[in-house]
Amino acid sequence: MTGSSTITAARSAAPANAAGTAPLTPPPQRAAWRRLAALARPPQPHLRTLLDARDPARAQALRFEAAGLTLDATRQALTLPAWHALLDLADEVSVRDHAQAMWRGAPINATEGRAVLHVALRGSHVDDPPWGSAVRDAVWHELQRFLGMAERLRAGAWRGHGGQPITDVVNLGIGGSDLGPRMAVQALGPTHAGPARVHFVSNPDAWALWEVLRPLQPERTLFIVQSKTFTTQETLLLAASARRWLADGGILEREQTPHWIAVTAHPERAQAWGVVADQVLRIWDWVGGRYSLWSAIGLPLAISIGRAAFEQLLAGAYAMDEHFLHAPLERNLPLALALLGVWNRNFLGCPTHLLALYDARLAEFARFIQQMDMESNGKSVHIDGQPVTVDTAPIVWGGLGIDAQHAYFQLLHQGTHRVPVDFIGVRETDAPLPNVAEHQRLLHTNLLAQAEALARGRDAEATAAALRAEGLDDAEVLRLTPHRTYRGNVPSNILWLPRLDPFHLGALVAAYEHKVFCQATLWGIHAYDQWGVELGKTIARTLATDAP
Ligand SMILES: O=P(O)(O)OC[C@H]1O[C@](O)(CO)[C@@H](O)[C@@H]1O
Repeated sequence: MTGSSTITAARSAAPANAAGTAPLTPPPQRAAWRRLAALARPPQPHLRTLLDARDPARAQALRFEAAGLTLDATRQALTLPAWHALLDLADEVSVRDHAQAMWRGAPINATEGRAVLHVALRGSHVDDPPWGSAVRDAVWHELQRFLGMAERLRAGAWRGHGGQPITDVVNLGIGGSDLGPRMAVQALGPTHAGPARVHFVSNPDAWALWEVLRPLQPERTLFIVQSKTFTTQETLLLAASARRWLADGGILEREQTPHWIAVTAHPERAQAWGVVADQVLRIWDWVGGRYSLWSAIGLPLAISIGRAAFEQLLAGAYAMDEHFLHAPLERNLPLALALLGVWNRNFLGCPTHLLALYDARLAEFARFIQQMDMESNGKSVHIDGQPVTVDTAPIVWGGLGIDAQHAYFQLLHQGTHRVPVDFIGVRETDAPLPNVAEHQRLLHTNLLAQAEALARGRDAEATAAALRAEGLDDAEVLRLTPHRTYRGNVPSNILWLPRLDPFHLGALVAAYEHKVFCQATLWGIHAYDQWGVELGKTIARTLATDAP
């Protein structure tokens, strides 16, 4: 008792946080948080009851639209008063002031003393940006450089050893230097792919590299070494092995210049490694790795989809940024994702969060968001260094929804975990098959069926009636009813993209970025450092000499 009041006293004297906004108040001490805790107390209405009530006010409040995306959150397990209390929480925490501080370039990544300005990467056309004209001009300059390189490669004007055109580009990078471009190339490549094939190697297992290199010709292959720090051992080993592969293929080290591009916040390290200055692209310490898709880290994507499409990706993200910054709290799509996630995590006690993608091109999306969310908000101390007293990031997982239905959805329906889901679907598709509409219909009906089944479930009475209708006798009905009953009451969002094009993919990714930001703000934690991964790296370096 004494201990906790001491902590409280120390906190109330705490200075304003790095954003220069409100002093940090632990979430449970906020009035809205306490109201939410009361509103979450059992008994709660079953989702089936909430949906059957067909309350137009609730339906209206829980539907959102931004940058062409729609969010249907009516299958979240909460009442209107709870939704209003969540909005009060956002207001009390001054989420918007914190966002503006980020936009201004305040050092909100306080443990590293850095600004966090991935939003500037999609705003290099803005006249008088809050992040200042120096940042804007630097972003613009580098954007032109890497889009120019991408266009040269796409035009076949970038020649390898012996004047051979480059036909294959291999991205060497890991984490944020891999997952974003990999996800986006897979999502957009099928409709925009240019002449050069783009490959990704992140894992330092020799097989991972060999599998990619095996069919390639050295004189037609270009490598991009992506590493913000340019110290990541995995990436540097891959690069060294690729350099040797080129040499073994007859291209001496001193002749390899056209085969290497590097992207880093430390150009001097890339040059010392051997990449010529003209082919070193820069990012900045204010770009977090997991938020860097929009920077030169997006080069493999730009090579795959071209300048115009890449600019559309930036435009979509910018449209979402504008929405996030200016839409009223109650209409704000990324904020809604964040608040509903907090409700599920902290008030309904759900430890995980599933992303179910109903478009095969989005197969890598869950892995990408997993890093963005878990590496950002996997924290257990507040920004003032005190231990958190509420749960933070859930475990984020997922994959392609249709496949998952035939794999792990059983647990969602009848297991002991309650797993909130984001269903993500694409309304129109243009895959060149004559019966594409039939494929699309199957995907969409399944998406909706799963959301409904998870929300409503089927109680024992309805199950018994269904079994009787199948012709089973009373004893069988009694025996099977518990096994064939669905608890339901599993909350979900449905996010629709009108099309999977660069603009809407950009908007979707930016929505999740802002969701993560809002949740960090609501929990009072730092989202933009990742010290947790450092210890393992240090120990690995120490052990390196002893490894078999
Ligand atoms: O781009 P780098 O510096 O090679 O880092 C790769 C990844 O490693 C991490 O630092 C984690 O170890 C991520 O945050 C980052 O995206």
